[in-house]
Amino acid sequence: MSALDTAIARQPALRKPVDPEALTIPEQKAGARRRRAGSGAPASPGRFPIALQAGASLIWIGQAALLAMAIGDIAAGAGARAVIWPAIGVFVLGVLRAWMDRSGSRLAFRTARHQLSLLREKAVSALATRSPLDASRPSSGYVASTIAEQAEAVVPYVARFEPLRWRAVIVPLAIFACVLPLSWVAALIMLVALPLIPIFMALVGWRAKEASERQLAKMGDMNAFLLDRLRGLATIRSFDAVDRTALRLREEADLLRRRTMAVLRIAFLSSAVLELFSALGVAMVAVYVGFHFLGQLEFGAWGGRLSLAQGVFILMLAPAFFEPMRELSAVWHDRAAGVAALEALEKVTAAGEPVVVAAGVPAVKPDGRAAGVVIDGLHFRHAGSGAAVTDGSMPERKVFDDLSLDIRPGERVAVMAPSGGGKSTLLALIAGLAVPEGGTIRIGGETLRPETAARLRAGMAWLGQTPHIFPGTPGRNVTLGRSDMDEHVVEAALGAARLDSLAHTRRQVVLGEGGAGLSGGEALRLAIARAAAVQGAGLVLADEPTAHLDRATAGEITDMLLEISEGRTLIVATHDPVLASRMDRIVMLGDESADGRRA
Ligand SMILES: Nc1ncnc2c1ncn2[C@@H]1O[C@H](COP(=O)(O)OP(=O)(O)OP(=O)(O)O)[C@@H](O)[C@H]1O
Repeated sequence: MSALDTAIARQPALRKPVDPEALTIPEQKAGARRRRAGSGAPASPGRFPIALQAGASLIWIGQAALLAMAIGDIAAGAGARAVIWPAIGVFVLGVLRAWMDRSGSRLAFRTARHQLSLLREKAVSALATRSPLDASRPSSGYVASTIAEQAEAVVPYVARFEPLRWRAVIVPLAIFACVLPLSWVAALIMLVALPLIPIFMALVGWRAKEASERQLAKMGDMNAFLLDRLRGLATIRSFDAVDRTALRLREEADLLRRRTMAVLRIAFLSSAVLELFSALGVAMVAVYVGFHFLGQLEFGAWGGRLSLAQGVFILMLAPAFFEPMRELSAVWHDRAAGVAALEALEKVTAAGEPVVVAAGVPAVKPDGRAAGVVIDGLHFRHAGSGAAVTDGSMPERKVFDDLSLDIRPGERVAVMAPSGGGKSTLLALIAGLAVPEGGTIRIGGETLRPETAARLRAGMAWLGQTPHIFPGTPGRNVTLGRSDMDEHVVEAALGAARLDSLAHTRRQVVLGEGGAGLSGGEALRLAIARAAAVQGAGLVLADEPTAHLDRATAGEITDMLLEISEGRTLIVATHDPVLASRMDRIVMLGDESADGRRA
């Protein structure tokens, strides 16, 4: 794995693809654009945990029968000995019930966590194979909030809501089947009261889902907003816009609070409605049984009279009949939040513009030989730039139309073009960060294809236009998490970038996010150190390394660049004529024939 700067360092799947499903074969680029990698997400803990939890609830029917029989016997004058066996039975069933409930819940929770891990892995893999040039990639704030925070809502949905949904079907049916042979009136009351609950639940649930989606979307927006403003803190200060930003932040926070309160209001309302209907149902059964015993309501027991045991049995089953529905209502918002989270994850996982990559191809250590680059008949257009042609609103915009270029091994080439001429895009294509529409790119004699991309990339070093500095020491900013990188290599790389004194004085000092605490020149030197640390890289790609630097610093950076690319091929995209003049050759894009070859 090479140090293709942060773009690749942040894409673990390029090193170790996780899920072949989520990875893309560039030859199928058009298909990949359409494919949605995140669909079909599982949302069930499986049959066994559901059966365990439903079974635990059904055991109550047996316990109620034993208790009712014991009460009937005592009322009939039987001694205390008559209740010993029912009591033992109730106890044993109780233990079994507790075990089944606990095991079912634990299993469901574990399955839910596992499923969430898979969904997260899939989302990260899909993002890692999306080209950094893909402008439709979701914002980092949105992705971070979806994968880290919002995705957690999947666990209660799968582990709690799904088992309860089944219990709410199985348990009332079983109880109804037990009560009906004893009293059709009690069964009828239950039958009439129960459907009112899902009807109101559905009515309230629709509103809850909408409110929950709005709240989660707001949370994502808020994260993206915060991240954006934190990144641009220096600009905000320099434009004296701190107060305006704080005001906007307050407004955003207030809107999020109102949306959260709306979700809570609906959740409380749904609980109140459901409690009311289930309480009414239980009360009506109790009233009927009571008046039946008093002889006021003699009908309803299939022409006979209910015995005390039968009446008690019905009374004990009535609350259990409504209980799963009540519990379901209590976790109803889990469903709303879970479904919204699954949809958000699916959006993050959706396929976009891919990088050149194939699943399961390991990167091997490069041999370090200078690699020539031969480009033949290259065609490329950024995603979306051609789509507008169909409605005639925009002219077709091809960045490269039949570009050919031959860079010899060990050659140092400056690629020049006016702004927007495709210099950065060319480097990205050579690095395999985007898939060309046509043509071939050969690096060191090997064609860049999904199967060769990982190997070829391992032999490249990349110097980005605006290197991202992670919070951490200078050394850790060079290793970028590669634990196999030798300490001497890091020292040497920092030395080559004249950063050894900074690294020593700040060995324990943590650099700020985005390079806070470093000058622009030092940040670039750190990027040079990263490139220098790629052992065995035969090709160095540098994208405008001297942009925004003063003449003296630009000269220093140029010297270092030439030093670290000694014995390697160097391709520099630049506007800087001084830097370009120090290369072996200048290639003007759009005018490849007029390449100024130097002695
Ligand atoms: N991610 C992207 N999505 C869509 N279009 C893009 C994207 N990146 C660049 N472009 C477009 O592709 C063209 C080439 O851009 P590129 O960044 O390669 O030019 P450049 O020569 O490096 O420009 P500069 O010197 O200003 O950095 C430009 O028209 C640009 O608008």
